[in-house]
Amino acid sequence: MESTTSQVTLADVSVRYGHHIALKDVSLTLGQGVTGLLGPNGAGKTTLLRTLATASTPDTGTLSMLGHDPLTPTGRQALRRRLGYLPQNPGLPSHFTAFEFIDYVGILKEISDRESRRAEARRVLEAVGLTADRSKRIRKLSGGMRQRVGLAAAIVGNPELLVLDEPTVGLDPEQRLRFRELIAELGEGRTVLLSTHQTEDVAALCHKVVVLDQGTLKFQGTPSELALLAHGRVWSSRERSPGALAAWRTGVGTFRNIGVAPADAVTVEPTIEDGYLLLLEGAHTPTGAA
Ligand SMILES: Nc1ncnc2c1ncn2[C@@H]1O[C@H](COP(=O)(O)OP(=O)(O)OP(=O)(O)O)[C@@H](O)[C@H]1O
Repeated sequence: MESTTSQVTLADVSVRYGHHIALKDVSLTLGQGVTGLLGPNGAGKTTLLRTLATASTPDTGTLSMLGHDPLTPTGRQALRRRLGYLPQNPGLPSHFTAFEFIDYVGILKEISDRESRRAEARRVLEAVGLTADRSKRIRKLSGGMRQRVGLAAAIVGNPELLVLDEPTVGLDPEQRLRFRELIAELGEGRTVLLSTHQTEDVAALCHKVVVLDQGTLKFQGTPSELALLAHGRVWSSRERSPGALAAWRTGVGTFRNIGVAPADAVTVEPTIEDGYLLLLEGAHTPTGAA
């Protein structure tokens, strides 16, 4: 049985920006492994991640994270020592080399012994595949390499909780595969929350998935349970089905439809994306939708 001190629990958490409610009464439990956080633009994903990363404080609600209460100064401080955060735009110092920057992060994470800190910098740069490029200035690295520097910074000190905001954005397919592998590895024995717009990321590496829409929690469960929401509600046809909640042309020229299938329709196996789109009631169609 998983130790409750590895768990993260939110109860009725709400966050407002002025009159705008970015998170509304969100209750959620995260355990070890990688949980994917899906939601359309403006759903509140970054707000949720910032709250978990102790970068912002909720207006109402309670949190218990790795056995700490981040709403108290001592709980927050203890939690920060066990937490790694990769923000959406980490804003890395371009004139530092990758190694210098990670060494600096080690100082911020209170690794005071110089040799231990350098060993830790070597370890995390190796983990993200940047050993050969560690002496290059960050401004000379590609976008994918910079993402890896950000991830290396997040894992300095071997944190038990990792909060990753769209880590696979802007990566080419090969880099994305490598990143997924890395995150899956990091999820072994750790609690990882990963926000993404890619249902493929969820299928490839998440054991659980959470869906937010307009600040409200719409779903939490396994990726297969999300796909199963669309069971019997996905069908393919030669023409777009007029009654479908969402329909798009596929690569083979037929249309994939989601909604209440007509009586004569032949339904097909649903994917996570189908379940997700159905959950959002077809309000958001996938990229490339006709
Ligand atoms: N600092 C802020 N001040 C005012 N409103 C904000 C602020 N930050 C976010 N919001 C609003 O809160 C809502 C949630 O934003 P958030 O960035 O958490 O969404 P998101 O799901 O991460 O979106 P995206 O997928 O586009 O990154 C949005 O409507 C956004 O405009």
